[in-house]
Amino acid sequence: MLVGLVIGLLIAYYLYRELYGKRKNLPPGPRPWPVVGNLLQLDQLYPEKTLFDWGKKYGPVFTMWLPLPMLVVNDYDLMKETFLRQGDTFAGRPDLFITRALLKGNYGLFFTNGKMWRENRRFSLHALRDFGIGRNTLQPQIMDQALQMIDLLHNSAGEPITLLEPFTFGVANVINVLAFGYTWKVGDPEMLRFMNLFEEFSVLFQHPSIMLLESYPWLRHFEPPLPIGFKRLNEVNDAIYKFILDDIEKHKKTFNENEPPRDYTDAYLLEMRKRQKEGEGDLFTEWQMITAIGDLWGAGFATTVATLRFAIIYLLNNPLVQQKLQEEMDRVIGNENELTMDDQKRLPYLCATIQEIQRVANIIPISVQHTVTEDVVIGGFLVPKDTQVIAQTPSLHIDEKLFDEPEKFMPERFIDEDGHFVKNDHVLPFSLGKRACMGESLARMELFLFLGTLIQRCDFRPEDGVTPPPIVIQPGFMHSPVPYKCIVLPRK
Ligand code: HEM
Repeated sequence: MLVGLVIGLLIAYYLYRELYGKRKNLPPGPRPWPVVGNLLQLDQLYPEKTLFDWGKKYGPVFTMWLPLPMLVVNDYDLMKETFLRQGDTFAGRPDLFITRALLKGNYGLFFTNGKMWRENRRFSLHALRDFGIGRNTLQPQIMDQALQMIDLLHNSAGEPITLLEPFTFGVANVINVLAFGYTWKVGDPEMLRFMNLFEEFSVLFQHPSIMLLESYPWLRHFEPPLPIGFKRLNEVNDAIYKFILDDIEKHKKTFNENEPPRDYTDAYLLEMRKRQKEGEGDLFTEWQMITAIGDLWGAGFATTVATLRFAIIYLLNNPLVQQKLQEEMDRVIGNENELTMDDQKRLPYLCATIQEIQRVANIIPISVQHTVTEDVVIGGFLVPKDTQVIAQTPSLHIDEKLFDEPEKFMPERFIDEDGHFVKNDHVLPFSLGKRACMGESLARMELFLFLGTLIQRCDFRPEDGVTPPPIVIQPGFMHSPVPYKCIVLPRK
């Protein structure tokens, strides 16, 4: 009897704490379920739609539990007031179990914090700029990859193909040339091994059980029998870092600190030596370099490939858009000349199409978590330091108040009466504020040069010539289309 009463009281206390106690000082939001929070209430394919609906119900800032509490800023003006105007306060990253486990602490570029993050981000942006990002000197290397991509596509000789291999090849080589100064040849077994590791990492990392580990890290001790994937995730992660370390070791043998750096690895080695002399060696260590290069790969590879694959599936489903793009390309560039970044002004329809693809594809459906670095008021609520908060930019992309018929793919919405491209402030695929994507300029170069060259030199048709593949999303943290096939014909 007494034991029953005690158990009853414990359960009542647990439910009170889960359902009310933890929430009482935070902005309102959907009621979390015990253990899993709001995880199971999210639309499994389009979680951004659930967040958008919750925003309508609970206001410009609300709390959701995944299963840790996270504040969602769902309104453009509030995003500007917080993430932009108070950039430093909103530039923290959470201290997560999973990153501590995989990165052996908060290292790299993505999940690091404070001085380590600021100095490494600043250094990396400078280094990448020196290698041509945002200055167009990287252009010949991207174009070289674009033309090899076209060869691969033309070699398909009208047979149905998935676009995964050529797109992976081109995008991976651009990152590799920046990080390590060399490119892979088609079919290189080392490249295939690296790409397979990345693919496996992405599948394991996106499994919902990994999210549960965040609140219940002890669950990892029950694998097996629990199918969490944590052990394999660690193995794959170690194999990726080993790969990067091997390249760094090769660099060390040929590195000459009196010569200009050949790539990001050289630049980092140089910076490490400089900082060691200045007594700041702990900010630029070998492990920090490995994890930073891992983050350039992790953040820059799958995102760009997924966007390109979305681009083509949208064109297959909207043949008139493909036709208009080809007409613009033929009129402005012709079919022999190579595209350059300076052509952006002369290709408004291509620019509008890229912006529209990034809006509809919404490839990061739930924005990446930040934390607040001090107590702060958000939308009238006092929020304590270290609370997780996201600027839910994907909600803007599907808001009918900002975009007429947002579910429709219409590049024309970004062309003004005079036929000029209009950059829209509400399309924010790279997020905003101090933590916004570090590779935005590179990604924009790749999307413009790759997609433009694809349009110029290829005609994309449905597999049977008539029925376009349905646009179906693979569930996960990152949207990408499920593999589809199409026919690629050379354009004369
Ligand atoms: C279409 C392609 C891409 C998209 C849509 C994209 C989007 C994003 C987003 C949404 C974030 C999180 C921003 C935040 O936390 O507020 C991010 C961060 C980041 N991205 Fe990208 N990204 C792309 C390509 C790239 C490329 C090509 C690179 C570099 C090679 C890159 C490197 C990074 C890094 C290092 C961060 C972490 C920045 C930090 O925490 O300071 N991204 N990206």
